[in-house]
Amino acid sequence: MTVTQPVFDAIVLAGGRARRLAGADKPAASVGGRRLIDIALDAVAGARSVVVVGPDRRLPAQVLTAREEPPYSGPVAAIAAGLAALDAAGRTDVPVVVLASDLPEATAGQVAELLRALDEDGSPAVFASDEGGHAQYLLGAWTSRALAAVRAAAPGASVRSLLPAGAVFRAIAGTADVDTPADLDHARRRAAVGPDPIAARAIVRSALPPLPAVVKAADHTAGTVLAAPLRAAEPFPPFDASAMDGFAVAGPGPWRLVDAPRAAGHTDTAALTDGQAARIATGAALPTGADRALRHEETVLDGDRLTETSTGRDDTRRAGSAWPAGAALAPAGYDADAAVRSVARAARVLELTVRGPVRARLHTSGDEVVADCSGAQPLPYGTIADAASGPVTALLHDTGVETTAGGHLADTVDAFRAALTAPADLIVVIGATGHGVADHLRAALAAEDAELLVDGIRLRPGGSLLVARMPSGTVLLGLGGNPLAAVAGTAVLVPAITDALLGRAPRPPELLDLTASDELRMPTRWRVLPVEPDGAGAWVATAGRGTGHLASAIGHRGLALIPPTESAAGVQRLS
Ligand SMILES: Nc1nc2c(c(=O)[nH]1)N[C@H]1C(S)=C(S)[C@@H](COP(=O)(O)OP(=O)(O)OC[C@H]3O[C@@H](n4cnc5c(N)ncnc54)[C@H](O)[C@@H]3O)O[C@H]1N2
Ligand code: MOO
Repeated sequence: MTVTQPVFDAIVLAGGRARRLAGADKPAASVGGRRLIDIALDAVAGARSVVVVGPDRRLPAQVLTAREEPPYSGPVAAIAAGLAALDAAGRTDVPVVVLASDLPEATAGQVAELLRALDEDGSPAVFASDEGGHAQYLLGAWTSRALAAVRAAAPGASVRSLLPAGAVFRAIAGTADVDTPADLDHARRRAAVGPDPIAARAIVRSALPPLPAVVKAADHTAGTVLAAPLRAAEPFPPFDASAMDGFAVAGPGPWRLVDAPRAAGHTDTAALTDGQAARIATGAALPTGADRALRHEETVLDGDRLTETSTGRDDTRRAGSAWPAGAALAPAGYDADAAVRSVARAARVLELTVRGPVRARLHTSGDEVVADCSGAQPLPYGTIADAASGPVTALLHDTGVETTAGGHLADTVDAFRAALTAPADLIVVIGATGHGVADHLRAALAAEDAELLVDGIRLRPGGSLLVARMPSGTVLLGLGGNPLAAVAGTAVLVPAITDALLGRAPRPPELLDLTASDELRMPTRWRVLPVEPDGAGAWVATAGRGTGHLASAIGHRGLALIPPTESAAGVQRLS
């Protein structure tokens, strides 16, 4: 966990009789090669102190242990026993994460999100809820104030009955628990194919630290995110200006029109005295002595005598009326986009503190792929043209990533190692993510001591992707070589990678109304398909014609991420 997060303690509930699992020791059951208890402990690895409540079992030495009294008397008694152990260790002053050890997809990212929400909302407790809105009370972060009720509770009370007023629920992916043998099977099958795209994004967001903040000329911040708020150097407007073509007037009317018209951008006209008016253009500074501006539509000019037809109308845009000097105009975490650059100019802010842009290098790979095939000569038998780097480059560019072509990698470990160690914020490799004889990316990652963050996701196509972090901090995204797979992987994960690297504030997904989406869903996998508006507010998706080419994307304006039938989540627009 490299992102700073608040200090917290944790209570892991590892008792319970697992009646529906025929009394098996549920926390000792393994999913994806880890015991459920270890999955829970990994999720709270960032805690100051951890108490495991339950029967004796093999645990890391630094973990405190406790047992509820009497044994098997339920989660409230178990949480109370955990609290007593924390109290005895003098740990009473920070939030406590309480989680069950039957959550096969629990991650440090989920815990970080709960703590972040607790901190942001100032609520007494934050709990996870699944995509269907069902609360998961045994994955929550509690303030010490909220835990007072648990300490005082009757044994046998439900956790739910002890929820503090103002408790918040946060939709978090991957919070299903394991109660039955079927749940365990399901969890094991899911673990074998990796996390779903939403969980993979959460892993990436919580594991990748932001790039360092830099100061840049405000006009040259395309692809960057504010690392400090944009504050006005000057008020806006900077002077009292007429907002309309009309007259500047001094004192009460009627007025006598003087021949001193005030054009925008000029300030060389004489001052007005009470009873005088002068023509003024939109955007011109009010002349000295004028009180206000009036649009000509609401005046009558009779000879040189001016009267108003409305009462007291003021068409002056007053200095500082949009913002005063020093005003916060955009918070850190927002894109330094064209609107931010425009406001920075208006507020006379010449430099911005930002992160980014993300600098990526894109490589193709595979000895059968011919990267430079622009000539007319026939390709040798057994080789094909690179058809993936073009659309991947375009998507990276749309996501604000500055991309350079890194060239083609021969199918040797050394070629991959050289590519992985050359400097970049992000290295994207198309192909070689598999376990085949010609796939050397994994061997190169292992040789360079990379940390594998994501190894395959539940996505079709594109699920064979990899995300890793090199010891240098460079992020590696390995994409399935088929062009549609490479595009799908890019569209699903690159925004999460750039969010993390740029410290971008989380944004809600853009949801699509997809016609007949059920037919296009798979039972457990998420899909990426090309989509096009139907002209009546909804979108239609086109099922693939294989992933080896992009023919199904022709004539489509976007790509959509379509959840599996098992999921209540909505269809997200990706590009
Ligand atoms: N035993 C298994 N084999 C494969 C599986 C599997 O689950 N079990 N999954 C298949 C799928 S789906 C994909 S996608 C690929 C992913 O593997 P790699 O990332 O190692 O990709 P490659 O083997 O290098 O290439 C796959 C395919 O794409 C063609 N390709 C590669 N680069 C380009 C390019 N720049 N332009 C056009 N086409 C490209 C390449 O020739 C291969 O045909 O693994 C499958 N195998
Ligand atoms: O997942 Mo492959 O990534 O379907 O073409």
